[in-house]
Amino acid sequence: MTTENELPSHASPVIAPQPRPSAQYLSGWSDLENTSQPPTPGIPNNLISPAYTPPLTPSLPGTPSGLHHSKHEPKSIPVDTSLDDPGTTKQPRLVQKLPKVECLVRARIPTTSGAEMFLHLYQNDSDNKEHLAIVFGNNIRSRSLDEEKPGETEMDRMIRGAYVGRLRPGRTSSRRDDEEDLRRKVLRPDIKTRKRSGSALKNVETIPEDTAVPPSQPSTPTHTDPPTPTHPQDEQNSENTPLTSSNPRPITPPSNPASMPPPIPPAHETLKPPLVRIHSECYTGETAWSARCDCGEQLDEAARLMSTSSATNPNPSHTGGVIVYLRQEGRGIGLASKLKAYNLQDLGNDTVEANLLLRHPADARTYGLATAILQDLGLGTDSDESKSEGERGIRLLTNNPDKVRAVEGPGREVRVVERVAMVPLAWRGMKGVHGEELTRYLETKIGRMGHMIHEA
Ligand SMILES: Nc1nc2c(ncn2[C@@H]2O[C@H](COP(=O)(O)OP(=O)(O)OP(=O)(O)O)[C@@H](O)[C@H]2O)c(=O)[nH]1
Repeated sequence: MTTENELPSHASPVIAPQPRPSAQYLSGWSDLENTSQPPTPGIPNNLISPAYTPPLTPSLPGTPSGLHHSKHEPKSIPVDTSLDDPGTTKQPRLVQKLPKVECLVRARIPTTSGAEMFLHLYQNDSDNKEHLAIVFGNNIRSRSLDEEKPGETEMDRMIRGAYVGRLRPGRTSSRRDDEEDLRRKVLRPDIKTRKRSGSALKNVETIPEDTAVPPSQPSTPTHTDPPTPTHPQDEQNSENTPLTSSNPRPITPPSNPASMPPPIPPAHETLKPPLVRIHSECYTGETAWSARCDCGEQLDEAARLMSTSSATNPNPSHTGGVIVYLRQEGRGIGLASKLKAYNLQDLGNDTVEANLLLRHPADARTYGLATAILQDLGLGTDSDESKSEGERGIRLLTNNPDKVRAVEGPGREVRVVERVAMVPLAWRGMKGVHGEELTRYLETKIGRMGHMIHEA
């Protein structure tokens, strides 16, 4: 443990104390509910980490049975930040004004798990980094991507990803995917195409949403969504013949009834707000196999939940979600400082202390870009009349109480209606990242940063 006298010469002399998170977020944690404890003090006193052991020691006897692994979606906890008392609740750092964001390009990414996602690359007017949105599911579209650009050709639109349906050799229109429409008509002859109202996509022919057939993007190949039926003739044609409505390719439904799609339930049975994860870049945890944190595991788990949510929600038009991937490496301090912080951690400091010793705040992140990207994707807004009340807002995958309010934006542009905890896999009796550094990291998040790493 570093003492005050041993502080590096560049250590910040004054850091504001961190207030405790609101009682609402601490329910269930008796140690943390003890309000007689002082708030986390500032430097240098806060170099002394509170002796705190999370009640749920990973993979050890005593782990509550409720946390044992379940393959289905974890429980959501309703939240309403408008009820937070600003006098007693720690207020997250909110941007004053949302940045402007624009989706420059989108592409389909088949993944090693078999699920498909659409990677959206954003530029913005507040930094020069390429932030990302990883979109799972069929109904989520970027307004800025779909907007018409002056002078662009259909090929330009397809190349930047502003197309409906699926790209294939010979396709000439970004706005109409005849083969996909035909496939759906064959599978659901009652479907009629129409233009979608209220969308940034103009002149696009899509399928009515209430038929529960994805209007604008290819189906995610899950067990509820069989692969596009093919015909030997299709494959021959697709090489050379541009597909037009006057030259439709014959499509036959699969002869095996087992490969037919399951019956589609009425939309009202399955409505739920989309799952959203705001993920901050972590090169070490996502790429360099670090077991100092669970960032890589959280990213994988978020993707798994979004790509397999059809297991609990058989209606393909309501599955999926978005991972907004923000380039805020090291809680916003950058990779170089994070690596220095690791060395300070090896010298006995926790993650908060290490940041402070490097003259950085414990958490230097903001979430305005995430709010703006969610808005661009049409998520979380109260005013979206194309959605029923049950679908509005978002379900946020996080343990971080600050994020819930921060992601909503300065003017509550986005509404978080539920929080879904991300409990480490090892705590749920599954194979997951673990180790003494990770235990310390999680202890610090719970004990000093107010994270709520438990399900309801
Ligand atoms: N400075 C610093 N950053 C770290 C460290 N370990 C992970 N990070 C960064 O922390 C960020 C992830 O934030 P976390 O605090 O783990 O979690 P969170 O995003 O606040 O909360 P969740 O939504 O519950 O995951 C990523 O940007 C990581 O690069 C560390 O030891 N020091």
